[in-house]
Amino acid sequence: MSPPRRQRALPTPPPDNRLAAFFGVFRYSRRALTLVWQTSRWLTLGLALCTLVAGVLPAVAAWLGQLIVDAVVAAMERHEATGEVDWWGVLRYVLAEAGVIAAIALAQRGLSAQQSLLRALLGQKVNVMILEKAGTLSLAQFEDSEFYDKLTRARREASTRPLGLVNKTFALLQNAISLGSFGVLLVGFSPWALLVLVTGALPVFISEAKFSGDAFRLFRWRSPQTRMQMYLETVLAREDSIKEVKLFGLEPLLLGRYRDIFDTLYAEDRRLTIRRETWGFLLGLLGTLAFYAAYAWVVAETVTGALTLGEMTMYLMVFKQGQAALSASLTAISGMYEDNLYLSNLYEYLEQPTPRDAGTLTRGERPGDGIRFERVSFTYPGAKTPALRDITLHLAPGQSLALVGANGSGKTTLIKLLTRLYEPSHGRILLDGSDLRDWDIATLRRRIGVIFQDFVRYQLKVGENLGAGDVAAFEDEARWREAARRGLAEDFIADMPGGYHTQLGRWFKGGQELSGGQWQKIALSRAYMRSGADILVLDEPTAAMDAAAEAEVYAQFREHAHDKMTLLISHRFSTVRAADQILVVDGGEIIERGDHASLMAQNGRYARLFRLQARGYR
Ligand SMILES: Nc1ncnc2c1ncn2[C@@H]1O[C@H](COP(=O)(O)OP(=O)(O)OP(=O)(O)O)[C@@H](O)[C@H]1O
Repeated sequence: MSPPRRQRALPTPPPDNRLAAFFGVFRYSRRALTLVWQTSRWLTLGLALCTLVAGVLPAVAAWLGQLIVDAVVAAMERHEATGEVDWWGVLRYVLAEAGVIAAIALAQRGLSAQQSLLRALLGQKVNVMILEKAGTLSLAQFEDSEFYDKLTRARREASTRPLGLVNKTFALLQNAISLGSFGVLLVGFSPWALLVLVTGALPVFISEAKFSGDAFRLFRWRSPQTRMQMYLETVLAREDSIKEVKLFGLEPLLLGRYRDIFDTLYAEDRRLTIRRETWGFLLGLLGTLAFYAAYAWVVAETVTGALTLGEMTMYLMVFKQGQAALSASLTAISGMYEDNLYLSNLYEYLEQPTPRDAGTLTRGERPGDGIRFERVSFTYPGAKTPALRDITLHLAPGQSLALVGANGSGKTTLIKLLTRLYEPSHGRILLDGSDLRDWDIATLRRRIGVIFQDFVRYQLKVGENLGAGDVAAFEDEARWREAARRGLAEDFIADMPGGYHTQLGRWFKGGQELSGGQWQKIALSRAYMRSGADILVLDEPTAAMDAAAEAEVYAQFREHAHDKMTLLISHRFSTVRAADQILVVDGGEIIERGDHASLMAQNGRYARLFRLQARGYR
């Protein structure tokens, strides 16, 4: 596999837009600062204070350095002339400098301690924001690969970036304060020296900003490949796929694919890193050159007697530290630019429009009318042909309806519309005489108990796997037991080492794996947890169960369902035949409807399939 080279495709903004584009990306700085402030005011204030202290004190230290050297020179002259030594006159400055250096160390420790605490809090806050947002999105958004890329990008990088941005903002402030105070000292020597130092550092800054932009664009383009890598890691290292991977001998093939993706990504990274560092080095030389020119200038002025030895020491220190502070500021600015770019991902994701949930009804217009589909059609987002066409049906309370049809004929899709995971493209669905869209979504979902073909196997306790069916009773043991009894899971749960408190799945210590049929009984019991539900939807609920269990499930079901609306999907005609209404679906359309007897009398598709299956049992 050789994915196309993407490096060359990086678009470059037109020259006149470049500056605007560069400053435009700083728009997230304020939001990141607000986010950090909201995370912890005290830590943010502490950071600001330590930043200020760490910013001002280096200049104070340089100034004290000058006082020390000049005091030493004066003391030496006095000693030569009078033979006396004024120890305190010199040592007090040494003591003061020691104090300043200790204060700088304290401020820096304070900075790093507060940064690491804020990092943890902020990482958690951003992750929670990402997950909370995920909870408000529609199923269609999750099935959209572009959206998934956004989510992956946001999760991978964005939780560390806001703090990075704030740290850099503070580092920039700190260095700017140092620079300002150095500047004050330096202007005493020559304003030109200041200009030389600033000009020397600019080219590195520009190149850093350019390469940060390139790195970000690369990161964005790669998200599909990165996602594929993550997926391959999952397939190769997860217990639910490893069985098949081993049996089919897929490891070398999948690992080869994994390596190929890495090789492509690495080649792109290497090219960018080499270019970035080479340019950084060459342009950095300009800064060094400017620094040494200023150095030579100060030395010359001292030799000719325009500066004292103490002043020379101070200026050299100011130059050295000033240059370090300047390049640190410029690095911070280009880093901020980069963090802003990554944060744009986070906010792009967080600003993803959420589907409107405007419905407020908790009672329908005609209570007791049941479910009606009126000429409902539906096409999946991005699909060319509709998955459902012109579906009309009515299911009254106390009635049961079964859907039969070939794979892919649209049965599950119909249930997804009924549960409002999707909305019809045409037509409408009514519950108790009111459009589903007008119903309060929580009320609607409380009325529906559902078991999907691809139900979730939660790696939680047995009881919690049941409790998931009704969050209000998530920990209610009496309700777990009742649901397990109805879902026929009671017996095997009783045999488990910790009963309802046994951990399920293999991910966590002491976890017990269940058989396919046992998991299905858990899922069925979960649907029964919704005791307030009057609509029961069962999509292939017994496909993995043995024949005796299946017969018992339906006996239970009929007993439980006498006043409810039940919707059943099954490929087994022996279970379908008892339904009040049977719909035969083909290519998204209803082609036959009636009860078992009338459909057999019609002698159409249903009758043919029924006889085919019955013959198989003979
Ligand atoms: N999330 C989706 N996005 C796009 N198309 C989908 C999606 N889910 C299903 N489809 C398509 O919609 C059609 C109907 O699928 P559906 O799952 O409703 O079939 P089904 O009758 O339940 O099949 P089965 O008996 O195999 O469970 C199929 O052609 C399928 O490819």
